[in-house]
Amino acid sequence: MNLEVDNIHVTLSGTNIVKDISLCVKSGQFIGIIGPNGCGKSTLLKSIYKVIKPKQGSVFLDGSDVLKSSPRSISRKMSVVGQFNDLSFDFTVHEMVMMGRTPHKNLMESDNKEDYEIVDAALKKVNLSSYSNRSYLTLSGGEKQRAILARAIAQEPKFLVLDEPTNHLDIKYQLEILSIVKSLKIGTLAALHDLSLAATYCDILYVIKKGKVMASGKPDNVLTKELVKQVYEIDCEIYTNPVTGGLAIAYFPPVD
Ligand SMILES: Nc1ncnc2c1ncn2[C@@H]1O[C@H](COP(=O)(O)OP(=O)(O)OP(=O)(O)O)[C@@H](O)[C@H]1O
Repeated sequence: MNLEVDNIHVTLSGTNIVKDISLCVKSGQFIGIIGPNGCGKSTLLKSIYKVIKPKQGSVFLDGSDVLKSSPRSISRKMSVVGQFNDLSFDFTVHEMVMMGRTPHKNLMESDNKEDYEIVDAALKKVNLSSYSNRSYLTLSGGEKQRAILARAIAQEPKFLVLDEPTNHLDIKYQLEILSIVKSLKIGTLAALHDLSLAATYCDILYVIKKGKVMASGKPDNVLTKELVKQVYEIDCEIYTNPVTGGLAIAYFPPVD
């Protein structure tokens, strides 16, 4: 399922936050959005999953006009893992993950055997099977993040949007979450902060500064020390990790 985002402009409280951004995610691709705090990553993603109405532009998911479609019809195809995932009520982890089935059900339709199997499989995938009956609100930040991913997986999406999905996670779970997402083999658009992880997992990166795309392409081509300096205002050295063979970045703290 392909996502086509064209010429998106978002204005909030009179300020232009997203300025003419276009991007494309082909089926099975993992596309990363990187850029400094406040550059507009979340705003762009929210305009794609219909929480914010863009001033201009279009979003098409597999030919369907996302901005003109009902939230329900989009949620049958697209799952979202946002940055802030707190619930106001005390659901169990199982109940919370079962909410991922809602877009596929009619009003008043009860959960069936297949729903239970899908939820159990999703909990297993994120290593939370033994947390099924725990209160969601008592989970740690990292456990909550994995439960939210399980809910997104239970939704059986054809496309996934992730807004900093590795927030709160220790390194094991950062790697695990991104590996799980990659293993789904569906189109994924993710805002990420860690440039090394972005280089490892993403097929294509879009680099944003002040609401504009500064560069895009394969991580090896895009991530240069000049670009990091230009976008993040920090000196670094980029090299090939001798152990993994992947791209590695050494940052130099600013000196007075
Ligand atoms: N409702 C709003 N009204 C005015 N400005 C807003 C509003 N919502 C967000 N902004 C501003 O838009 C800018 C972009 O915010 P956004 O959350 O998209 O950035 P981000 O790149 O996701 O940042 P971070 O990496 O810190 O999560 C920020 O300066 C933010 O303060």
